[in-house]
Amino acid sequence: MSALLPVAEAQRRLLARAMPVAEETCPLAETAGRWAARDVAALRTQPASDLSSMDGYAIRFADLPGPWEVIGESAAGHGFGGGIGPGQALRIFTGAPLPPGADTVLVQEEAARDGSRLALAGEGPPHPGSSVRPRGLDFAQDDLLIRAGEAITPARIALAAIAGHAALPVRRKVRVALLSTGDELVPPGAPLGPDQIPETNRLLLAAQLAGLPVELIDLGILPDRQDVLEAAFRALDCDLLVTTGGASVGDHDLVRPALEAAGAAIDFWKIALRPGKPMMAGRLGDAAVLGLPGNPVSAFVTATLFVRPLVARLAGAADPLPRTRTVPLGEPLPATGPRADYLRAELIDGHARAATIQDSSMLRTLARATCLIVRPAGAPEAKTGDSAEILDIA
Ligand SMILES: Nc1nc2c(c(=O)[nH]1)N[C@H]1C(S)=C(S)[C@@H](COP(=O)(O)OP(=O)(O)OC[C@H]3O[C@@H](n4cnc5c(N)ncnc54)[C@H](O)[C@@H]3O)O[C@H]1N2
Ligand code: MOO
Repeated sequence: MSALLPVAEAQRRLLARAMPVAEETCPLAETAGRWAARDVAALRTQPASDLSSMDGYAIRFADLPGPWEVIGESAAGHGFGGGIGPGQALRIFTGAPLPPGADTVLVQEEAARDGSRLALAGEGPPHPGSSVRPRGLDFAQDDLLIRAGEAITPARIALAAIAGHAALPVRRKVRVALLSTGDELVPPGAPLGPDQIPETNRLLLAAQLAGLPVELIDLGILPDRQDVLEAAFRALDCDLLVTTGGASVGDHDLVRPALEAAGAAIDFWKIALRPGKPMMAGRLGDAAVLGLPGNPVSAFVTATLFVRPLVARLAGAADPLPRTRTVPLGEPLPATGPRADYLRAELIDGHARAATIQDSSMLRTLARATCLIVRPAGAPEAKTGDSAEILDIA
């Protein structure tokens, strides 16, 4: 048997081989959760002119301590249209353009006005430029604002809008086909015959992919029959095929032979990971293929570590791997074996505590867990209070 591939190496190989899907231009309102396909530069300077950041009076700092004559008004969207000279001031509002000649804003709380006469009624602005947003404070035209491969976050959508964009270059949605295999599997809610169980993994995976830019193709539940699986694989039309079940070494584990019969090239199979060891990765025509183990928790963990990052990479993400963080352990943990352990755990008062039984069939334990404790392969025993790496899952 070939050696088990370390998780990081498997992730590296998987992502290195993944080519992002084609580019498209997407209206800003539809870009949330996607990744920039190209660098995005500013089409304009922001602010385009010096603006007031407060409601008050535009003045010349040199004229302090006043008094001034108010000669007009500048509001956001309605500039004054002229400048001010010595001893003159302009009523001004937040976001309004500063008139030529003015360099400072006196906030209205520190001003006393009587008709067109304005006097200082407080300490006044501390320095020239007080309460003024100078032209280009945020960015200048042609500045690089979003790099290719960066996530389009809510803030970046707003940034692109104020930079003059109505749409952004992203990748089209990733077409992900999902398929479960197993003679025992019946759609949820359907009557169960002897030895049958409700099927969980297509729902689980679809929900895990819900936040990603995907178009799901449901290939259903297929029986443990190589000819049926092979026919489904031959008819494939997607960017990524994700199967669950039939990935191991039993007589009814037929995903690999069916994939190979359909012409797939298997890149790797079996990872130093618990749960999730028998995951396989390969290619079938233009599509990437991930064959996940059938145990629901194994499917969940491999989807977290491999499917989601691969979908993100196909969607153009430069940095698609999930981030871990470090917390203290709330109880001791035994040494790990040759596989990295991803333990279903809860954070209690900031301390991670693993569930007592870590069987990869146990969905109730998974559903209670808020994180996975990541224990590297070959890690020694850990004591209460030792630092542990966790991956948040809820
Ligand atoms: N002799 C060996 N046996 C097993 C090994 C091994 O190395 N040598 N590996 C074990 C590990 S680790 C895992 S994980 C499982 C994975 O096996 P398969 O991918 O072949 O999964 P199945 O046998 O098809 O199913 C396992 C288990 O999960 C249930 N299942 C499957 N699909 C679904 C689904 N869509 N919804 C709900 N439940 C599902 C299935 O009924 C089985 O109980 O293999 C070990 N065996
Ligand atoms: O790796 Mo299996 O995925 O232990 O349950």
